[in-house]
Amino acid sequence: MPDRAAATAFVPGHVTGLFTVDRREAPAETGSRGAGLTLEAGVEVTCQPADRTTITLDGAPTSVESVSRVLDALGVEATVEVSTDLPIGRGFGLSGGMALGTALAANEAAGLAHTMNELVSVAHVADVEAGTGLGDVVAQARGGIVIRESPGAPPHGALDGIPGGGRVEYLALGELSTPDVLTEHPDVLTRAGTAALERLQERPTRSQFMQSARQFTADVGLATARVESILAAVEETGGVGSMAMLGETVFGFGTALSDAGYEPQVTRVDPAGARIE
Ligand SMILES: Nc1ncnc2c1ncn2[C@@H]1O[C@H](COP(=O)(O)OP(=O)(O)OP(=O)(O)O)[C@@H](O)[C@H]1O
Ligand SMILES: CC(C)(CO)[C@@H](O)C(=O)[O-]
Repeated sequence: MPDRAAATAFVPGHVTGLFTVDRREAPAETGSRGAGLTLEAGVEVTCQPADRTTITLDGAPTSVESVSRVLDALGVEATVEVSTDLPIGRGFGLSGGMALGTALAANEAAGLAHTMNELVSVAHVADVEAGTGLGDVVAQARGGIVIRESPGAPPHGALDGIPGGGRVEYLALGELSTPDVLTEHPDVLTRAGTAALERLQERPTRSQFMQSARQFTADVGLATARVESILAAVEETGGVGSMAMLGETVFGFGTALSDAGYEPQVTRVDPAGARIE
């Protein structure tokens, strides 16, 4: 039998700075309002139709519920190879990124004819149903600094963006379980997220994004002592850092973290969003 075609997609990482939890009956309408940065660091997903689905992450066999759900929804069995320069489970939206990358690459490799909106919707629903994300997929599809004005996949959600991009620094310290936080604290998150988003919409700039994200971090009380001490050190140098939702991760624009004496990882805002390579 001839080799079946393979296709590769790139999806930017997504750091959420502030968000709400907006549950609806339909998963496509469920999601979050909020804002975040998509990153040039991200995930590359290669799909090749196969008799049986297998998933590897940086070469190691694994299982990713959002990815399996995407393949089931598309009716495709495939070999899925994921590679990433970002750490998983630390607030970079990789479950959504892997789901969206699988949707794009499987559509291409299997010769399906779905539109971008349809594939974003399939990946969003998969991430929501897996419990691992609410707003990452729609932001990752768009690229840039993304404001989620209303929740859900296309055609339900509405997005806007803050113009510009630039250097982003981060320190990824540890994991936080997205499903646990979302089920334990939905009301606190939504109250703080709504207030932070309102302030950002009054003045949609990069600097206000960081201020709103920092206020959100303070209001929701998820920062560990390690995160708090880095944020305080950054503030002492006149900078602003915040916590990546949902991971024990600190991020900032420009040289915010290195100015405070840390040795962060460095990336940039991704201008383009998810794409077939
Ligand atoms: N080696 C691994 N380490 C952690 N999770 C893994 C691994 N391999 C597969 N997974 C799966 O990947 C998914 C990671 O989702 P999770 O929401 O925790 O992380 P994330 O998307 O990177 O971060 P966040 O949603 O906080 O931005 C889970 O479904 C988990 O089961
Ligand atoms: C819930 C969430 C913070 C998990 O990464 C993200 O999906 C978001 O911003 O909705």
